[in-house]
Amino acid sequence: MTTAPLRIALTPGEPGGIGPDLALSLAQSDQTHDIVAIADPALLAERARQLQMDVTICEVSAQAPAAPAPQGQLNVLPIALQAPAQAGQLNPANARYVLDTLDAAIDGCTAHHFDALVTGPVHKGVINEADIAFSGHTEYLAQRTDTELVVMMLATEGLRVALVTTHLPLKDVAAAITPERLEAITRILQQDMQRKFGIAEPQILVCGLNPHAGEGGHLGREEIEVIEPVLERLRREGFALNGPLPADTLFTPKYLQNADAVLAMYHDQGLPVLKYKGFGQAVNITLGLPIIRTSVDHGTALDLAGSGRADSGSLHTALNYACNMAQARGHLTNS
Ligand SMILES: NC(=O)C1=CN([C@@H]2O[C@H](COP(=O)(O)OP(=O)(O)OC[C@H]3O[C@@H](n4cnc5c(N)ncnc54)[C@H](O)[C@@H]3O)[C@@H](O)[C@H]2O)C=CC1
Ligand SMILES: NCC(=O)COP(=O)(O)O
Repeated sequence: MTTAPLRIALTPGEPGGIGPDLALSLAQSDQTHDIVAIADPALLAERARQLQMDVTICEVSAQAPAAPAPQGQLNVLPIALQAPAQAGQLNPANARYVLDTLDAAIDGCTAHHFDALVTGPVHKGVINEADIAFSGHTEYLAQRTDTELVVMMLATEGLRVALVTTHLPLKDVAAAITPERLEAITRILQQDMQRKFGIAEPQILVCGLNPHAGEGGHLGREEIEVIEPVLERLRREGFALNGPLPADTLFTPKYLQNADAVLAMYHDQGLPVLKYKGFGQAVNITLGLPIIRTSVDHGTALDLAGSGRADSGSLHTALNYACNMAQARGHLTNS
């Protein structure tokens, strides 16, 4: 069965990082779908020259029909840099440019000019240095789409990890895990596992917050006072939730073999395990958004920008997930 080509917005992100290199690498083969890089064409042309890649930059408009690029061509929706960009170097003057590319992509998705958004890595620090409060795409997308709450989930072969809290200092994590937040996050995870991944009764493992899941209250009381009551309430509605489990032993085959997703309490509880298993082949998905958004699993890798040594595995995973999710959504809409 052949399906109509999709149109996917790709934001290469930080212009000094590896995002432009990865976008250009797509021109190494014919595309099945129309992947439109939202970026400065001159930046891409200069990076292609640096990488000794022969790529034709084809400027397109937001509203153009889907036209997959042949080998050697990259379709680009032009957004101008604010200042010259060099591989490996950050410049706060381009923070606005990075957000402009994201805004164009989000607007294009909400106007249905694009079927999904795939983001390359941005540098959170340099955007803040430009006096723009920014903690990550996840939070920015929620704000820009008027979505109260979204969930960050990373996935690789055999493991999905969703997070109750995302980009905040460790000292603020415990207070952020309120019953309301935990319940709402768990509901979004359950719903998107059903709707986006077709899993009718998702089996979800839930981490405790404290070592040994609080050791019966002797190493912290959040499990007793917050996590267990929420899980119990949701179990009564039919949610298949196992936890709160000690995070150090939850990530073992005995538990993972029958699980569809793990719900971790904070960023560095869940993501190091995910990245140990699948760094370079994993995808970051924002659940709960009105648009489809996936992303690479890595950062800006300034040390590799312009070197030709950046691995595009995660970009391909992110594109595959975005296309599959967009096709599944189209299928649901048409049925
Ligand atoms: N999706 C996003 O926008 C993300 C952005 N970041 C941002 O990236 C910046 C740098 O973060 P780091 O912690 O240094 O992580 P990083 O992922 O940029 O780099 C960590 C290590 O992995 C290597 N690496 C990363 N991507 C690679 C690739 N595609 N191929 C080969 N090697 C690769 C780098 O060379 C470095 O040694 C930070 O500002 C962070 O906020 C981090 C993660 C995700
Ligand atoms: N560690 C994942 C990460 O930082 C990506 O965050 P986001 O920019 O996708 O919100």
